Amino acid sequence: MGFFYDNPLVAIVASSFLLWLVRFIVSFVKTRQLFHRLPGPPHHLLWGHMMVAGTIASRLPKRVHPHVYPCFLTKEYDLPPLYYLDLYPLNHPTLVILDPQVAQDVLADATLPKHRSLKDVIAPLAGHANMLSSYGPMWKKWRSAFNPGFSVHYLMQQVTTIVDCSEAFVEILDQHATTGRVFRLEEETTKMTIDIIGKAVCDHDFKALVGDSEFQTLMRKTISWMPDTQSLNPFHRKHPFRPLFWKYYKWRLDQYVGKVLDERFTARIGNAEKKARKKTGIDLALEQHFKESGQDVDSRTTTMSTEFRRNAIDNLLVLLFAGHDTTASTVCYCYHMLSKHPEKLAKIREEFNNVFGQDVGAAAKLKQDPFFINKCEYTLAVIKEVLRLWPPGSSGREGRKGYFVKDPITGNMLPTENFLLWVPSIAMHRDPRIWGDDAHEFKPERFLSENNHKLVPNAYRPFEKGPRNCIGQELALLEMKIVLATTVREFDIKAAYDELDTLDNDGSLWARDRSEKTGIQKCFGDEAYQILLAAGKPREGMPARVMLGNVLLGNVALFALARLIEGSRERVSKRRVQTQRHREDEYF
Ligand code: HEM
Repeated sequence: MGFFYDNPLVAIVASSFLLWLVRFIVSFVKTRQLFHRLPGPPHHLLWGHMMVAGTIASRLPKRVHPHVYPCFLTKEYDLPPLYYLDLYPLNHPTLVILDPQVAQDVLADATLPKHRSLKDVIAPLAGHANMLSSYGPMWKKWRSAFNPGFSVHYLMQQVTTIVDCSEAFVEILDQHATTGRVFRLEEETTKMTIDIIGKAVCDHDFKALVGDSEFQTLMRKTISWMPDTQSLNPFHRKHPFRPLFWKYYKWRLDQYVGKVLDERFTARIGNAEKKARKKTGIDLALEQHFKESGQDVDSRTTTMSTEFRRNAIDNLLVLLFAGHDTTASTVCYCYHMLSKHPEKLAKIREEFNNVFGQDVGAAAKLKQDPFFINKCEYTLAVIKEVLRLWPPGSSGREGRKGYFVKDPITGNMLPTENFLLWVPSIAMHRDPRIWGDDAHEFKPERFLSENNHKLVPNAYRPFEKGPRNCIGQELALLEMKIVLATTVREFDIKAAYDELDTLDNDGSLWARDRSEKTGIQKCFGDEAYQILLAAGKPREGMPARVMLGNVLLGNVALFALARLIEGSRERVSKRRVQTQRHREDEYF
């Protein structure tokens, strides 16, 4: 005892360890009881154990996104569409749901909270009041406040902004085409999606496309400190410095977004009429505030309560986060799948030629008439098919006492209390029982209107369905259609995993992660498999090469020439104005 009195640090460490051990034993026993109480028949219970998962894991890349596991488990052990999975203590006791109707029933129930694993991941970035992980009245309030900002009508007004960002993205691709060097495609698509979501939600330019963006750096840092739930190394899983870094980056993100919010708030006062027409997320948040507090928007004495400000920042952060990460990865997979399937690439290019004409860039046409984008039916089918094969996320709900799901095969009512109710959309999307023997093949034609009747209801859920579906899905689809329309004919973009070594020292988030570079490097026969880093991201940020597309090589050269001439004209006229001003200054 005296030893502990003399060494308080050792005493603290020892007692923390003891506490942790007791907690672990208690929860271990509880989990065992949970599984033992489950009803039969036994084939519905995959007594997961590490052995089963280990067998599958040994055939997959180390860092592959865990949402692919149910695909392989189901196939390997011929599992039914609903089964329990026991991977404790690596993961929460889980009920895997691969039946479309059961998934629909569970996820349409807004009274089931999001699972605590999601809250644990999102809270360090966006607090507890954010609409992604909260539920009940808090979720309802913020969801209803932001809904109008994502209506199709409002989004069509954003087309010019999105086109501007995709034009800046074209310049980045142009530079990569000129240097001919390998680069990480996901890093570049992220710049574009950050700027688009920044303008759509905050009416603010985060300037990721034009240089080093403080906001982008902070987001990437926060994401790099998200918990490593896959590692078997307890130090990785419970990194002692993680809470510190989280707090620090969250504080800086709060400062950044708080400033944007405050500026908007000040600008609104006395400017109500003009601003009232806007429906960006930030304006909607402020409208919510004025509604709640019953204050006069025009009054100089109007104030923002600390609690409202805190919650508004968290909700803006969650929109900014969810609105860039998923879309950036999906854009990469669009290019990847098209480059792997030249016949589909030819088809999408043909559609752009038909819709926008062969001689004019899509950007100019879209600025004239945004509704041209709605004519790109094949493009939408390509994006949908990419999201079927590579959905960046999945959904989980917290089961509860008295809430049962009906097994579609046996009719048994299965308990859910203390279980994660998991709908891994990728496993449902690649299930041959639903999609047929070609489930793993890239066939955008599935989503053309003439084939609509062949789709199994509720089996396609990249954005989830029901009241908690993705608020930003229309924005994401619009954004991706525009980006493809403005780049697919202009460039050939190809993954370059065989040249990955050249990026070893690029200082990116990926270069530092050595753990994923050895062993098996393919999943579903593809090197660009998804890893879990907030959303499902293409491994290593998808190293890629870009070349000017053959189809429009001539046109791009002409555009470049035109831009050059335009640029020099602008410079000449600027110089003239400056000289004129200079003369005027001298005169006065
Ligand atoms: C390819 C792009 C996207 C995909 C695949 C996607 C997917 C999803 C999915 C699956 C959910 C449900 C999550 C759950 O049930 O736990 C969700 C929710 C959400 N998404 Fe997206 N998303 C995308 C783009 C966006 C964009 C652009 C925004 C930005 C505004 C956004 C904001 C949100 C928010 C705020 C929620 C929570 C909604 C709620 O619970 O009421 N997402 N998204």
